Amino acid sequence: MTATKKAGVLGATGSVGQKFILLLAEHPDFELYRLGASSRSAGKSYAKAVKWRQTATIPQSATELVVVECKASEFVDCDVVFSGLDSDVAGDIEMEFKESGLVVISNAKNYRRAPDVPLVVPLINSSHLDVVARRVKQEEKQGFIICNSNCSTAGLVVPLGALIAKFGDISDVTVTTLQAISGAGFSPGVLGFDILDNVIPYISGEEEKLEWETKKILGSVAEDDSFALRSNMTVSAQCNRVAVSDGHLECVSIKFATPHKPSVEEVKQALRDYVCESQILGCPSAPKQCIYVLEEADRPQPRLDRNRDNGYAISVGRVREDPVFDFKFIVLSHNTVIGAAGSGILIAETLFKKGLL
Ligand SMILES: NC(=O)C1=CN([C@@H]2O[C@H](COP(=O)(O)OP(=O)(O)OC[C@H]3O[C@@H](n4cnc5c(N)ncnc54)[C@H](OP(=O)(O)O)[C@@H]3O)[C@@H](O)[C@H]2O)C=CC1
Ligand SMILES: N[C@@H](CC(=O)OP(=O)(O)O)C(=O)O
Repeated sequence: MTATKKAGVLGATGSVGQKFILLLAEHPDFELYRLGASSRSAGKSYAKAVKWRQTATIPQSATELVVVECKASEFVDCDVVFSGLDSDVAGDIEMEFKESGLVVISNAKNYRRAPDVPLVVPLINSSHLDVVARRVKQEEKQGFIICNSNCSTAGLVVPLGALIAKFGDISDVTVTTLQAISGAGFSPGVLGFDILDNVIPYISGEEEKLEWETKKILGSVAEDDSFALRSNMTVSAQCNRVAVSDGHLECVSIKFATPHKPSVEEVKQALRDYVCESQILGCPSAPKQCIYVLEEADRPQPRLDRNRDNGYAISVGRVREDPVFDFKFIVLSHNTVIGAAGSGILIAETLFKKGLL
């Protein structure tokens, strides 16, 4: 069956861009139609422009596409544009695309805090996309920007949101991350000499993103379509870079607001039972299971668990009581799939299923 929607990818040669290319190849609803990157890459076939770093080979549907510069005029035929642009350039380019009437789903941080921009992790707060429905009904063919989150935030908010839905407010969260090097991108990315036999206890801006984005994603949508932060939750983050290729591991502790604490088994069952909207809608890329709760004492591990449900699922392990908070557990998510490109695609699939693309 031929795909019905034309997709553009900005930053197509980058770490996230390459994942978009892989995940969109053979997609039932979206056709890889236009690939954008810098002037360094423009004019070349994709196969010649990209330094391909994926284990799978470059999809046939991408190899001969000629890379263009990221100008809205090159993408006017696209029904949706996925952005994996470097944040240094994403701001102006994505705004030009929006003002040209294009729909941009962005991995870049530039507009995540904008009051009129939905910040969405599709496994947990796809309801925030409803503002798009209202806008599309008001003004046909208007452009808009939707952001997905920082890749570590994506792994954190899914179990938090599932537990809030079941047991009520979580007042306090601490998270310590061990983040894969692909999170830093390829240009220039993390230097081998810096990370080999090492851990770098600093990722610029990362802790502030986790601490703030979590509250917008788990917050609410007001009558006027503005987004209210979850005010009764405090998040404290410490972020580290480790010598892992893909997959962000996070050590999480939580404290419930309610004095009536669930048991460890009830927490595990709530995570297992959690079902998200994209599963209900039947989105092609939706994970079979949103959250896998692992019982082995030493799991999840990035190399063994990051590709669960093609990298769209979240793995949680070591759920146990916390003597300082209430509970602690380990979360693993694939930073360039559900943490980036996959989230963008699942957002687009959700909009498509709702007739909004
Ligand atoms: N890596 C990850 O796990 C995640 C990354 N993100 C975010 O996604 C975005 C992309 O990250 P990542 O893929 O890692 O970055 P990379 O550095 O790997 O890729 C950057 C991309 O941007 C393009 N680019 C750079 N300058 C320009 C320009 N002037 N005009 C047009 N295109 C340009 C590059 O093209 P060229 O090759 O021609 O230079 C390349 O395709 C970033 O904003 C990042 O913060 C978000 C979540 C997770
Ligand atoms: N900063 C993350 C990748 C990411 O999500 O970036 P940003 O929040 O700027 O989109 C990392 O280095 O692993």
